[in-house]
Amino acid sequence: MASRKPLVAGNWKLNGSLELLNEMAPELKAVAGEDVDVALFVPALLVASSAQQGVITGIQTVSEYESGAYTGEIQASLAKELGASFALVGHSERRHIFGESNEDVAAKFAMAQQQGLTPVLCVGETEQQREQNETESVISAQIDAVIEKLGVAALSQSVIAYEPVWAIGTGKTASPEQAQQVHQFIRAKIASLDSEIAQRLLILYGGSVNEQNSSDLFAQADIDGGLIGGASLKKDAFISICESAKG
Ligand SMILES: O=C[C@H](O)COP(=O)(O)O
Repeated sequence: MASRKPLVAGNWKLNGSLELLNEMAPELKAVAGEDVDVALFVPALLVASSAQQGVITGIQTVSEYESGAYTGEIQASLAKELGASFALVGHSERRHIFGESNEDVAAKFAMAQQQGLTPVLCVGETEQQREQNETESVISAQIDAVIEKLGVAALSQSVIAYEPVWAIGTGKTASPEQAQQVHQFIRAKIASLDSEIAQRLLILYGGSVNEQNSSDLFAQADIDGGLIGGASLKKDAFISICESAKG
């Protein structure tokens, strides 16, 4: 079985500051190492500063367009040039607030990869979809849009983040068992197409992860780290979450 190095990534969303970045960067580099990778998805305007300070850096979204007359869009190639390694695609806030469809997300995934960024594909169901037993079909459709566009091989250079929408920023974390069940489903789904890709694929959990619940979540067989929102803005909490991902 392939061993997977855990990844803990902070997603600052539309929060944070240069001051906070300067304060956190040295500590994040110190906690990262052989046992865990630590990354920060900072607001786009902080990507260069974050990367220059040696933090593994991601951009929170990219345009599906390579370049041209698209005012306000974020160019994947420029994020890469400024030092980003990862790009979030399909975060539920992009899907639900900004109306991104599965096809839009697949196009952004493709552009990120084309420009040398590793896409982190966010998937997850709403509370209503969970109650209607649609969790697996919703997540399947979100992943299938990428597979249909690019083939399963594209997933070998990507990360998946399972983030139940009902757990994001609500304080209602999925239990370790609930999360593991979905992670296992995702890995098995991909294994049915390519078992090696599935074994190597990092699948992160996100949704109200904090320093109290992270160890139990990360101890699950198919949970390879986390995508952390609110708690990634608090230095001590985030460092402690990163520590808890170390085997
Ligand atoms: O990308 C991160 C997630 O949306 C989780 O956010 P949260 O940890 O504040 O619930």
